[in-house]
Amino acid sequence: MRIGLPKEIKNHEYRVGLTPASVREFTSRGHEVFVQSGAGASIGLADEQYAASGAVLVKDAAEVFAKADMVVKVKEPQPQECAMLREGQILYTYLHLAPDPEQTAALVKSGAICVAYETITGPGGGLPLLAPMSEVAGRMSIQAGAAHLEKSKGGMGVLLGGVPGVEPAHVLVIGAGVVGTHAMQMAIGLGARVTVLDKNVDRLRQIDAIYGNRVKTLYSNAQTLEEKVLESDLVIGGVLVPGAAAPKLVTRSMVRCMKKGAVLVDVAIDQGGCFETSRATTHAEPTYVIDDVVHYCVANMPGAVARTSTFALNNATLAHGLALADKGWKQAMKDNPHLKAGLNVAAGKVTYDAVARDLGYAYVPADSMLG
Ligand SMILES: NC(=O)C1=CN([C@@H]2O[C@H](COP(=O)(O)OP(=O)(O)OC[C@H]3O[C@@H](n4cnc5c(N)ncnc54)[C@H](O)[C@@H]3O)[C@@H](O)[C@H]2O)C=CC1
Ligand SMILES: CC(=O)C(=O)O
Ligand SMILES: [Mg+2]
Repeated sequence: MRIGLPKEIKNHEYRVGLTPASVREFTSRGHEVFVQSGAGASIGLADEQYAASGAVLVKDAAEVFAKADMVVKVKEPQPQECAMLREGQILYTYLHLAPDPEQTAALVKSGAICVAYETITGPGGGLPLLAPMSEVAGRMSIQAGAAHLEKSKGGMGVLLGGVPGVEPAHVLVIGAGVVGTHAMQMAIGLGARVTVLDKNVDRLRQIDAIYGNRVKTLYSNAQTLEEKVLESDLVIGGVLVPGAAAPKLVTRSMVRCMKKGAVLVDVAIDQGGCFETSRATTHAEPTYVIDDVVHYCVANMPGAVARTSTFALNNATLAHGLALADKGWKQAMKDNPHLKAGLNVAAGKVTYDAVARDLGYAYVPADSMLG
């Protein structure tokens, strides 16, 4: 198969879909890989390394898209990339379609086969191609939150861990999944007072068993959520209903009653966000303020630590990428229901039920597309 690797074009996005080592896995199995010149240069992955792995360097994204049977990316395709997709071409990347009607319409129109990293499931449960980026974003959320609590960044001027004789900050983590656990670990490490909310009591049990009284676990309902949001200095949003738009758990009226200079980090923004007041921001302009509360809603947080993130992402995406290339998408998905769960749009149909429901498309099960 002919594999294409374009350079990412989202704001401050320096990750790359394939490392030279991943390219070597494809070329050693007889696949051709076309890499846009400079695709990984800014994170130390030079064109020469790609060439040494057997890739053919091409000058621009248009050539990559034109040559490839499968395009491998990191972030959802931007409008100019959607316009280059063609019928039957495989797109293997994050998509986050439920909160993004424009991108969904463009992918449907393209006729391409669009496989979303974030809905591929794993034999042990969970979302193994989302997990590494959730680990990164969860950890980063506390760094970002701590920085924005500083006065010069609009925050209330509180040090997360306090100092001897002075109270630490209150950190609330909503969602005790991968993002939540990694956020919690960092907040505990910095000495904050940490509360974590989830609807999954088993998950809270596991956290309690590991972290004991270093973290307070609470079942998430509207009342508890409101009480905790109002007493917190930093709130991390890390909930997920796989494939679907995030539930708006923190309302505008709660935000209005929060402490002045408190900080919200809505990691779930890529699925539309779990705060009613959230809108996606970029690394160039990561925050805005509503009712004296700083909102940090960057939809590609791992892009800021692109080298770490690229290697972590490739570790998780490579095996399914190779299966798609070796077998073609239909056979690879017939052989592996976890990969099939990644099919969101195929040949003009929406094949993921939560996306179809949230955006008002007819749902066409992936099985019916596999022949
Ligand atoms: N902004 C960014 O750069 C990034 C964003 N993300 C996003 O972060 C979000 C979380 O991802 P993961 O932690 O991997 O998901 P996960 O599936 O591991 O965890 C989500 C947790 O949310 C809980 N949850 C669902 N509904 C809830 C509710 N109403 N109240 C309380 N808890 C609820 C679930 O029980 C689960 O424990 C996703 O939207 C993901 O796409 C992930 C990586 C980077
Ligand atoms: C998961 C995601 O949205 C990201 O890594 O950018
Ligand atoms: Mg988007």
